[in-house]
Amino acid sequence: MNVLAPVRRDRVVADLPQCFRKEAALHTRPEFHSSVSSACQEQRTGTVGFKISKIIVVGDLAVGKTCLINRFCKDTFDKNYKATIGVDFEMERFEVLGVPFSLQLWDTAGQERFKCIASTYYRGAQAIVIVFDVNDVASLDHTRQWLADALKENDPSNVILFLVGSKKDLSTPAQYSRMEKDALKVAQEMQAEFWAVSSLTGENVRDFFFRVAALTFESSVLAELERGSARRIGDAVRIGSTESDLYLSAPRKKPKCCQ
Ligand SMILES: Nc1nc2c(ncn2[C@@H]2O[C@H](COP(=O)(O)OP(=O)(O)OP(=O)(O)O)[C@@H](O)[C@H]2O)c(=O)[nH]1
Ligand SMILES: [Mg+2]
Repeated sequence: MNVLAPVRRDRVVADLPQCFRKEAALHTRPEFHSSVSSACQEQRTGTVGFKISKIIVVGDLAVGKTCLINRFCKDTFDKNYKATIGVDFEMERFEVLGVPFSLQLWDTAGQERFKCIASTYYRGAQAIVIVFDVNDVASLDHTRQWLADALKENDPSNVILFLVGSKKDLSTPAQYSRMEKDALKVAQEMQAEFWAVSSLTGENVRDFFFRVAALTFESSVLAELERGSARRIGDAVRIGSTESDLYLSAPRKKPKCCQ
């Protein structure tokens, strides 16, 4: 991969992509945090533009993790199941508010026998994407365990979480809306942002990854600003106390499911 090549035009994030459901969103602000926008304008984003952010994708076997990544990164869909053995990864380059930003998407195996290999790659994630199949309620139940395992290797106050329901094309609107109620509850309990997608049709796939890129970028810049402000006495970057951001407020409590 040539890191110096310009970012593809369809990977440019100029405005904050919106959440899927406001009931389970990391935040519902219509725009990037103002201190992030001004830091980008003034090119005060520290090392963010040079770093690669790690995103891990976990969940039961055959829920569609690989297909989700392939739909976004390669715009392909394979109807034949080929289990991921251990892990795989894809790199995606974005430009967010004019700053280069790369996501390394780690696609992990859901099969039990590969889990111990996959879990050695969990460490150092900026975001955890937990995938379940919207047509398989057991896979939704298992998301709590997937999260608990991923959080053992990561600092819960420093990662952002997404709960993604896959294979939306296979459910009827009635089945989907019944499942969505349960999924929203799980997402709220985990303090995760909920999305429902179809890798077969592509529904919501691009919007989802743009949201992941934007929120991961935003939290990285805020973390840089906080670190910078700690060094510059009297020049602290204030993060508004009235904001409802989950990842800007007090450190995330351990989700109930992991206690
Ligand atoms: N109809 C439909 N089928 C899907 C969708 N996403 C994945 N599938 C199918 O589900 C099966 C499993 O998909 P994968 O992406 O390989 O599942 P995985 O989660 O990566 O599985 P592991 O690697 O074993 O953990 C394949 O047969 C896919 O074609 C979708 O959005 N719609
Ligand atoms: Mg796979």
